[in-house]
Amino acid sequence: MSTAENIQTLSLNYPELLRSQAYINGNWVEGNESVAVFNPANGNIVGRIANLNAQDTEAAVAAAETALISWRQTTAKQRAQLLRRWYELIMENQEDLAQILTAEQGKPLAEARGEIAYGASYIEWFSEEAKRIDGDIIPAPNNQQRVMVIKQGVGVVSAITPWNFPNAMITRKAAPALAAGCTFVCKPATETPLSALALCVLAQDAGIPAGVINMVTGANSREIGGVLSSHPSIKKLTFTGSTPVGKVLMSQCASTVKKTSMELGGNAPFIVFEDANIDAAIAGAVASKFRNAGQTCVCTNRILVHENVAEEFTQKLIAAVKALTLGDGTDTETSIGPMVNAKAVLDTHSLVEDAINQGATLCTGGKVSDLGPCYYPATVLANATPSMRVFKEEIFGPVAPIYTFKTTEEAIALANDTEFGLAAYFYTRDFARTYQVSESLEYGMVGVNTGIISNEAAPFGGVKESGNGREGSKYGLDDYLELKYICLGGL
Ligand SMILES: NC(=O)C1=CN([C@@H]2O[C@H](COP(=O)(O)OP(=O)(O)OC[C@H]3O[C@@H](n4cnc5c(N)ncnc54)[C@H](O)[C@@H]3O)[C@@H](O)[C@H]2O)C=CC1
Ligand SMILES: O=C(O)[C@H](O)CS(=O)(=O)O
Repeated sequence: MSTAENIQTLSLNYPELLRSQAYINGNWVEGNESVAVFNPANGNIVGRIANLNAQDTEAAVAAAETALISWRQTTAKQRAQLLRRWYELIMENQEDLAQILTAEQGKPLAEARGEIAYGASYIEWFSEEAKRIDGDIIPAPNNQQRVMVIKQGVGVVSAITPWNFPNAMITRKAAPALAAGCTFVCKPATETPLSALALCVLAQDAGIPAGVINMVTGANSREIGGVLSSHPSIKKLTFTGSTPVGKVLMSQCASTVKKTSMELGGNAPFIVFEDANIDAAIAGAVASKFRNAGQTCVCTNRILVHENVAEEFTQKLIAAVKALTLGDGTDTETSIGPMVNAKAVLDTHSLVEDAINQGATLCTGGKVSDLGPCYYPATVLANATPSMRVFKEEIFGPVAPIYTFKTTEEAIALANDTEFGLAAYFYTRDFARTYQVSESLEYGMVGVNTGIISNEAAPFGGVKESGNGREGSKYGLDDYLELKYICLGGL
């Protein structure tokens, strides 16, 4: 007897945003088979997407290579206007895009709306930066020559993006690529392709020419990624995801010496010094730790509190966490939605069990929820120690382990005791300590007296095994440009 599949219905103002086909060369393309997209809140099927293969990916690369010829001839102003129009259409359709995003990823609608605006802000930003890709004329060491430097787009760019920000992680790459005169072939996460395809609908509506943006969907990540990291026509790969996958992709890019940008895993310390504003630190810790159910690479992963304020901080954090509501992202009361899938819940719970088995105190949460297999409650662990897995590994879930320290030097040493180096946070009101700690932390980004640091004007990226390259800001274009030195002689 066939089992009726539970279909998630969405009431959209623009129903055509919900696509099942991949987007290649301005066409909507079916695959030999399709892959279901599930709603983590209830297991319903939100849609089915084309399950493409290496051959389809090569067709997308060929389309991007053909489109590059005319795209790189467009003026900076033309590219800026097209990006601006794309930005406007995304904001006009913010509610629909948020509904689609929450349905496939699970985050609360308010966070999804925020992601749409955040993702769009990168397109807005690079529509402006597109017109400011300047070169140099450098005084030559002799009178017979002139030294000129121009910047040109690298060419065809490939991208592989994660499920935790299904909209913003694509726009944060596509916007600078297009602004620089590059064309773009992207494989979105298998779990969350619908947001990516909706962005393509609006790119097409904005008038971005066929072949400039291509979206290759499906579950064949290794096969598709193999083409996107080794095809000779692709000059750069930009990746956001886990460090292990990033390392595989970097090694695959070596065969054709591709440029790479890697936004990888994190293990963010959140240091609360004795002189910190504790209530501000609590607000910052909750915002940084529990955004997207703890599934962001810049989420606080280790909370380090000076021993003299540890009890006050712990009790206030427990109270704040107990006020968070776990539930379906479409419920206006929900502050923490489901995790992306049941495996993520089991992985998170195993980290909690390891900590407790090694002596951590479970203060709240820490039990698999009866709401469904993808739900895990906000959890606080006290008396955590560096021997526990939660200290060494990226939790990527709603778990806040608390450690104590005695001195500033000890806090810095604990914070830097990781192979990761993406984001770090600390709270203090001491001016000298602000400089000392900011400059001593081995991270690409440091938040001082704030737990939320991401915006389009800032260079987002990490050091050590959190990756390389920067996204956003005036620096974000550099990764998509090549410098060309032109020597004018015979003068
Ligand atoms: N640094 C940053 O900005 C971010 C880092 N991350 C990290 O990513 C992890 C969680 O996200 P996930 O999507 O589970 O990461 P993941 O690394 O498993 O997957 C990311 C993307 O890579 C694809 N992929 C997986 N294996 C591949 C392969 N062998 N070849 C080609 N593509 C492959 C996936 O389909 C997905 O599209 C966490 O470690 C998190 O810290 C996630 C988001 C942002
Ligand atoms: O993928 C992520 O985790 C994002 O980069 C985090 S943020 O940019 O939304 O802060």
